[in-house]
Amino acid sequence: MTRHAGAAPADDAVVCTRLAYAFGGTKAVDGLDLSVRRGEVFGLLGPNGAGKTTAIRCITTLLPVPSGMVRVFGHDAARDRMAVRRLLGYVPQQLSADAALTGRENVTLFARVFDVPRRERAARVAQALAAVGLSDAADRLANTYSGGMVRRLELAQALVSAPRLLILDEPTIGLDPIARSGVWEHIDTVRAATGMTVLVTTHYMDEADQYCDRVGLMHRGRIRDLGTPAELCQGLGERRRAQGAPATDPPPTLEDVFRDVAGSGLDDSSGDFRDVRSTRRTAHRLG
Ligand SMILES: Nc1ncnc2c1ncn2[C@@H]1O[C@H](COP(=O)(O)OP(=O)(O)OP(=O)(O)O)[C@@H](O)[C@H]1O
Repeated sequence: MTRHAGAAPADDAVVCTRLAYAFGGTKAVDGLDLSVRRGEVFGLLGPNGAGKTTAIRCITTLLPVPSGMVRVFGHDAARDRMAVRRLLGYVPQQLSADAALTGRENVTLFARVFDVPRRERAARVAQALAAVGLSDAADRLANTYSGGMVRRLELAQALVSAPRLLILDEPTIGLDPIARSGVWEHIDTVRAATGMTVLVTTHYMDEADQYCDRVGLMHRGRIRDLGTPAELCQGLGERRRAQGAPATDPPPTLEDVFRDVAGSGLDDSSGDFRDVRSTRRTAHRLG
């Protein structure tokens, strides 16, 4: 059931229409309809195996678009890959910082890869490091950084090209609560300063609730519900009351909404939020 696939104005930052991607017989993304508005922080939520990373890889052009359509600021991701790549910064789940380089060297490497003009490079690298609060640690080797600092360094790498769309795949998984809020505060500050659009995947309902303007609940390859966190919670409260739940029941949380949407489909084979928290794909980071 897709409640709000939503009309997708042509000038949205990201538009996916009936996007599908299969690995052999596994339908990782199965008819995804999604639109991310310019300037918003959009959270793609879902348990292990929901298809979030596969969808993100299609949007970033790292995977082809075998079926359906993906547009980024109007550019077709299947036909105009370079135009799409020029517009986005991507922080993948997997390690992208080099332990043997300093923070500044890591970001400089990305500035070169993304063709930041040579004469602007040093200033842009310093600016990106400052934006994530790493100016003081910039000349230390990355292997002396904490997990939260590494994540912020990866954020600086993605920001140095001044992307219009920042895509983050599980930016805070495995971090302690203070480091998690540190990462989000930096994302928020940069977004406010630049107006960039942010598309983020997360398992953490509390983060989505606090930091995302809108969220799409993804399960088995598709968006099952979409709206602001408050709209989604309110909608479930109303459905429950219509089914006879007492008005004194506590208001539903985003996790309640997800469980309602996914229903019995949220089983062992598709993963659960507890499983998710104990499986840290990127646990083995810089050592
Ligand atoms: N390279 C691959 N080869 C085969 N199957 C894959 C591959 N990558 C993903 N899959 C499968 O596709 C489905 C969707 O996986 P995907 O990683 O997109 O989900 P996800 O929502 O990002 O999950 P997670 O939270 O665990 O990262 C899963 O069933 C997964 O096992």
